[in-house]
Amino acid sequence: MGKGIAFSTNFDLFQSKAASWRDTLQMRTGPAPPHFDHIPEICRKELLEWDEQAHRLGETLMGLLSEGLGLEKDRLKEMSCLDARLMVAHYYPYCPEPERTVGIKSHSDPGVLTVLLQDQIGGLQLKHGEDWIDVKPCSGALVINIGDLQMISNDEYKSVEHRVVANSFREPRVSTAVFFNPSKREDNYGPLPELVSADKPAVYKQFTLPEFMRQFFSKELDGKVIDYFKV
Ligand SMILES: O=C(O)CCC(=O)C(=O)O
Ligand SMILES: [Fe+2]
Repeated sequence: MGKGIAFSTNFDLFQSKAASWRDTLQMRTGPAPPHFDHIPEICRKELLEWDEQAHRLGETLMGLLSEGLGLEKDRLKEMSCLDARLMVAHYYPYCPEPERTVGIKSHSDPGVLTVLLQDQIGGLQLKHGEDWIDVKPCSGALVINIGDLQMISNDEYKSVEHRVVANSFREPRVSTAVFFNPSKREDNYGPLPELVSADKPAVYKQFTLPEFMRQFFSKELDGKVIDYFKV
């Protein structure tokens, strides 16, 4: 990711039980966009346009999330939560033995907020109790995920565990997600002081973003990492 853009597949290949049936183009779009020439020409215009639109939507959503916590509209924005953005474009080819693996394993997104667009093939599921519920494709609709950095809300918002089953259809599945993260890598994050009181003590410790990401990548993609940060 040195140039801000990379093709990848299975970052946890040597830790996981089966390879996920997926390839990914990922691009860091904020705080600084990658060098124009490094973005594949075939989708350059589209990726930059999508980032701009998702950024605008992210700002609206972040304002609503702040207000939902009883905070000023710009509280999360001022913490730089819109600034570090990663866009992924996933390609899930037809899998001839879909019962043997998945497209993407169970996880919750590591950031504050995710704006996701899936195509008509389907396969995205979210965990509700012990059950997996289909997130049925709906033309023109976006899926908005709360990420693990909801820890700053002191559990007022909860990240959602999700996965994508292996694609059993004869045509590829495509999705794209923009993850919003804070950009201040040296700052401490944890439950916001306004959300901590004697009645509601901090559920999580303070941590820096590198500490959080180290934990996220320390194991195979499977379930949530936030328990590690519990007080
Ligand atoms: O492809 C999808 O619908 C979901 C992708 C996803 O969960 C992710 O990139 O974190
Ligand atoms: Fe995800």
